[in-house]
Amino acid sequence: MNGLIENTRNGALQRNLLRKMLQSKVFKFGEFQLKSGQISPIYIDLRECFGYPDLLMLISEALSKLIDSSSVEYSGVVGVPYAALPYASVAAGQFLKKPLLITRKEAKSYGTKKLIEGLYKQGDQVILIEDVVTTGGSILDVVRVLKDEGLVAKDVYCILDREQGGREKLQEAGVTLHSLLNMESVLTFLLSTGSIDENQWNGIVNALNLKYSQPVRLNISGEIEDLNKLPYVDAGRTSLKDKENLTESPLNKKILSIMRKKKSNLCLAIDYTTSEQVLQLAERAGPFVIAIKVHADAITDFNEDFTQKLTTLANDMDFVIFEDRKFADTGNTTQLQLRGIQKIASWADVVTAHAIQGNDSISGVFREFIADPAYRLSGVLLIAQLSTKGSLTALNGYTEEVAQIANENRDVISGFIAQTRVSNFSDLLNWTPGVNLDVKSDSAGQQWRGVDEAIDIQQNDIVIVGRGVTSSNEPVQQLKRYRQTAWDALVKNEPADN
Ligand SMILES: O=C(O)c1cc(=O)[nH]c(=O)n1[C@@H]1O[C@H](COP(=O)(O)O)[C@@H](O)[C@H]1O
Repeated sequence: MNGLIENTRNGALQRNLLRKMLQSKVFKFGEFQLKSGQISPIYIDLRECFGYPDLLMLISEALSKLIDSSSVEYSGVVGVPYAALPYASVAAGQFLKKPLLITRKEAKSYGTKKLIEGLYKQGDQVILIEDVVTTGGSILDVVRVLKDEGLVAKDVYCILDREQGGREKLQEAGVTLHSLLNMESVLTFLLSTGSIDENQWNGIVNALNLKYSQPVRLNISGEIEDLNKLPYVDAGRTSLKDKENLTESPLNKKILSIMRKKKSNLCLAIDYTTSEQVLQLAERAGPFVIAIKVHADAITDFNEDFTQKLTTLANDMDFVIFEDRKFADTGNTTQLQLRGIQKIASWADVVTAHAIQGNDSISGVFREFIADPAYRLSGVLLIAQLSTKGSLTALNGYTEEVAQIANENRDVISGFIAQTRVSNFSDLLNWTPGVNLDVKSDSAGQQWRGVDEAIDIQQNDIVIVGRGVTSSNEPVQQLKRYRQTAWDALVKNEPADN
């Protein structure tokens, strides 16, 4: 029930699922005779859901998130025939990346004569996917077939638990039911969005013999939410001190200590085009920021004198130098570029890299530079999500793959450029651009949002602010404003020792 109001991706998936079901007319209102003979004012026909491709995808994604969050070990996914097969296929193949198994109702009279199709071996633990659970009878039939073949099946995931005794019956047989929705969440959603009134609520509760005493109204809008605006993972908050102890990245050790000392999680993006302008603002910004981000190739008079002055400022004023180079080539080319005309590895503490070229061209290459004391470079941020409208980083699965590369190389990859938290490892820091307290977009595709959304809801750690400061006539005033707002949003959810 609480999932319906949770400010998390799982909560939003649940709400969107109900919104789409409502739009797709899966909930039918009228007078319907149920199997029990009783008359119900509602009929929920989940068999219609896979007729709508977006609903099929949404349900499969939500089931996959439910499966992931239950931390159950399994080697295959079984769809309960027939209605759950589309969801099991999409969930297994697209989201969970696990083998799909199906059970037959009747053994074939020819060929292998198997009752279970797919790849498995005796002793494998599998999970089941079902669409609606009423009594649990069809699930138990499938569990019996699986057991007879030597498979272990102890967990079943369904879209809707009708709360008609199925959960208890399954529990008696040693099977745990995990459901995306139950009748209570469906009725609460319908009532809260004005789709049914209290009379209808009472009628449904009576017809289905449900044991609820009072209808609950929640603050839920009927609007479809943009799932990309929500964290990819619902990671618990970790204090900065704990992150500092936990991190394997030399860059993060330094940054987390600066953050706590300066009480700042602000990175200033100085996209000026002359070295003098950049240095002047860097000097004024020094006391308020933990990092200064530049695009060296946008500075028209870039030279070694500039990098020397910038590194002196950084050392004296305790901030890190961030070159936003976005490397994206083969490992060999990246090595050449790091040492090339701009000698990036010699003056930048941290650089950005895309992940499009794959892990073999990323982690090993940067590890070599980070381990070598001749270079200043001590960390890399992977581009997990871009802030621009229509960015291809939103393509299904891309961000998750980037997070995976970082998860496996936390000594080198110190975090992400992202819009929302993308990894469960809290020591990987989320740096987020696209922040402006006063404006929502520019004319070149940039999308901005406020600090509360970026830090509090989307669970980022560090905000990258550019024109919010650099276009202002009073940059120092803006720096103080962004520093305070971002820091307040960060420490709001943290233990007092920060
Ligand atoms: O890699 C980045 O820093 C970056 C990624 C992204 O998705 N969006 C984004 O705006 N940036 C950079 O962050 C800075 C944002 O500056 P403003 O748009 O002026 O606030 C610019 O330097 C961008 O190049």
